[in-house]
Amino acid sequence: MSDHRMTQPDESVLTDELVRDAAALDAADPLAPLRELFVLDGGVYLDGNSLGALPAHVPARVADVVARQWGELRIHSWRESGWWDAPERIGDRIAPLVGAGPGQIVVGDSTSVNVFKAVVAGVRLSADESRTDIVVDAATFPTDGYVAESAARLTGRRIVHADPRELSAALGPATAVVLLNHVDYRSGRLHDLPALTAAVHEAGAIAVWDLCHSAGALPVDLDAHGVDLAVGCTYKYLNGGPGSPAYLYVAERHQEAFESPLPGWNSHADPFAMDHRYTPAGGAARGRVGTPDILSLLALDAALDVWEGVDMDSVRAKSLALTDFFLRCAETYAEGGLNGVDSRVSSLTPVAHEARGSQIALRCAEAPAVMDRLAGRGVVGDLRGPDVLRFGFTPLYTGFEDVRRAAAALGEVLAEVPRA
Ligand SMILES: Cc1ncc(COP(=O)(O)O)c(C=O)c1O
Ligand SMILES: Nc1c(O)cccc1C(=O)C[C@H](N)C(=O)O
Repeated sequence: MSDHRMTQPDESVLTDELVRDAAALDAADPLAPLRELFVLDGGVYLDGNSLGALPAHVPARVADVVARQWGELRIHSWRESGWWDAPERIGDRIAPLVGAGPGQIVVGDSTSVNVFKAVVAGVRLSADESRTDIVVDAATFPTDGYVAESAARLTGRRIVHADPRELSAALGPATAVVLLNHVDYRSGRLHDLPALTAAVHEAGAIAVWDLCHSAGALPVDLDAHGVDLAVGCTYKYLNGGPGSPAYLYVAERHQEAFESPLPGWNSHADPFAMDHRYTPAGGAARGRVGTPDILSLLALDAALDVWEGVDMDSVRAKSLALTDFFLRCAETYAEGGLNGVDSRVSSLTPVAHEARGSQIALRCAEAPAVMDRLAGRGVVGDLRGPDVLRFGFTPLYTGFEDVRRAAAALGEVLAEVPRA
């Protein structure tokens, strides 16, 4: 892009244009009023793909859970405050955000633990000793890879790493389970969930998707695309709070045969019978393990209120507009533009909308110093070492002027930090 800058208009003209366009985009943004629902400061928060911002009403709701439900009702709250059924009830609140019908999602444990449940149960569902392979996204977020390796050792399978873009080469009659990330945590690349799920099924295998970086940022449509099993966290675009519990989706058609490797008493058909023989619960509850983390779970429950009446297609449209605008601003503000021979930064995130999640990852040789200085200017993104600047765009609370200011700050910082 930057190779053509000599023929472009003067820098200040371009900058004025960006200021005007940001204002016009903000004025036309149907999701703009939702920003008021969040606690934000005067900086620019572009790290909602790591920890979502706090919805302003959550502290009072959590205070009620602590002071009244726990403090006054104590043990009665398991029934009277709906604590016992909260994992399935809150799963049903997440369901429409990921295109799942009710009764298929249970909330609890971490994503890592749910990856374990899903991969082992996926091998058991594939029910065929000749299916020896667990295929794992070669660029996966590390925890999925670590857990899948352990699941492979425990089930007597082997791990095969594959680039999701070349998945078909790794698939065949030996494939038991395929574990993929919907959006790559580092590059922000969005993988083609419908086509890849179909390819996995064509090979007779089970598709497990990690939705950490897509749920709440773009439509997922789990049921429509016939996904078998899925997991995701709730502290990124779902704004559930630090360490808020993750979720597990088991498609209804698999629930009867779903065999959890962690069959704790909460997943028993009759937990209070205290039966020494295990009889699994039906439905989503079969994915439970032990006592749910009620305080975090109910903070998440409250946080999900911000989604009332929000349609995921508008979220996706805004997410793409935000990332497009960021790329345009970075092209103007960053020394040498973007992706050119003299550029200080180049985008790892695909330009094509169909291959882009809700973040932009910029490769920059001086990334650690640049991210530090951005933080000093109130622009929060994160560093994925050694050389990636990662910026997440949460459509519910990020505006276009925020995006412009962040890119302008990036330009200033690049001018201060010497080339490596
Ligand atoms: C794609 C992905 N999977 C899993 C995790 C980790 O999940 P947890 O720490 O909740 O187990 C993360 C982020 O932390 C992630 O980005
Ligand atoms: N889960 C996190 C945590 O407990 C501390 C710091 C960061 C995280 C993250 O979520 C990292 C994130 N999954 C990533 O994509 O890099």
